[in-house]
Amino acid sequence: MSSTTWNRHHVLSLSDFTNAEYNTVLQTAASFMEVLSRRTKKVPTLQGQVVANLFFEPSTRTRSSFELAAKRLSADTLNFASATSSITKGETILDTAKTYLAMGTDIMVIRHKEAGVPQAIAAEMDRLGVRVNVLNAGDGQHEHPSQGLLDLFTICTLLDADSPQIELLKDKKIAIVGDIVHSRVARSNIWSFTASGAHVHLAGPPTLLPKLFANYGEDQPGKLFLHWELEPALQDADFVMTLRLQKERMTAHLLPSLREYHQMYGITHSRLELCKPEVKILHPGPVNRGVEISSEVMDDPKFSLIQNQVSSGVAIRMALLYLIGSGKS
Ligand SMILES: N[C@@H](CC(=O)O)C(=O)O
Ligand SMILES: NC(=O)OP(=O)(O)O
Repeated sequence: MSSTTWNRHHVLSLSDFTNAEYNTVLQTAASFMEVLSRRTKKVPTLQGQVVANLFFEPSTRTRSSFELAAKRLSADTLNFASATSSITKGETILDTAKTYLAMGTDIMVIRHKEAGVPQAIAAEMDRLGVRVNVLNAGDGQHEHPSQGLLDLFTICTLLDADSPQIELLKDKKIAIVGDIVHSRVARSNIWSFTASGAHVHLAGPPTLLPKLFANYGEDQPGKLFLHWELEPALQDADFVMTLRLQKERMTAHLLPSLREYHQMYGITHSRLELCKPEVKILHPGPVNRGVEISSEVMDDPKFSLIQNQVSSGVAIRMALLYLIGSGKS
């Protein structure tokens, strides 16, 4: 496993990732994909270490895949869900993290509905001088770095399964469609896709795609384009990332109706005719079928990479746990 270009203690954002770091993660994940294809899918790398999944917001795939990834690396896992925890009795987030620290946790995987919580916990661990690593599993509408990395990995392995590298995306056209403003996935995707030199086209209604997004990725090799109509984003696209409407983060009435939204921005077979014939569709999940994407496209193996994304998630999370955790044992 290559870890020569890895000095990162926490993974909180993709905004300052270098291409060498992206490639280290991609190549490490590719090695773990190979491990996951074996009959015995376990390696002893993190034996004796404790990985705590601290999820203060609901999750299906991120929490389960971090847990499986940790188990495949032979770590011990602790799972926390705030609804059934002592948070309900008034314990603070930092006191919760310190409780897990006192149990000997080595790596904390944190999701919270407020942006900045994983960063705050990482800062507290650093202040205490302990060697705990923090992985951001989604903080508010800020970032979802492991999702951004698994999306990158899914695309790069499609282009070159043996040697996935970020440079493979150079000059590809990638559309990101839907509720951009509330999406932490979109923000992490924008960082990695523009770093690759891809042309990234954002599309959504003006209420969900404010002009300020034009400033994203200004210094990156790839260029970013904004569209309030879907068609120019889909035209000749190589990849389309469609996003769920993040209703839990909408504080105002931002859309006419779900039906109208689907008519204007929903990904359907007829709309895909605008894209390159070999276009592939991604979605981080969970999907609201018939809203951001039709059921037919979602289930169409010719176009949909959604299940590949979930499988890639285990390998990417193994890579992240390995890269930040393997220096300790
Ligand atoms: N699961 C992703 C996307 C979504 O919920 O729509 C996230 O937690 O950000
Ligand atoms: N993609 C993603 O983060 O899914 P979950 O919210 O189910 O973890």
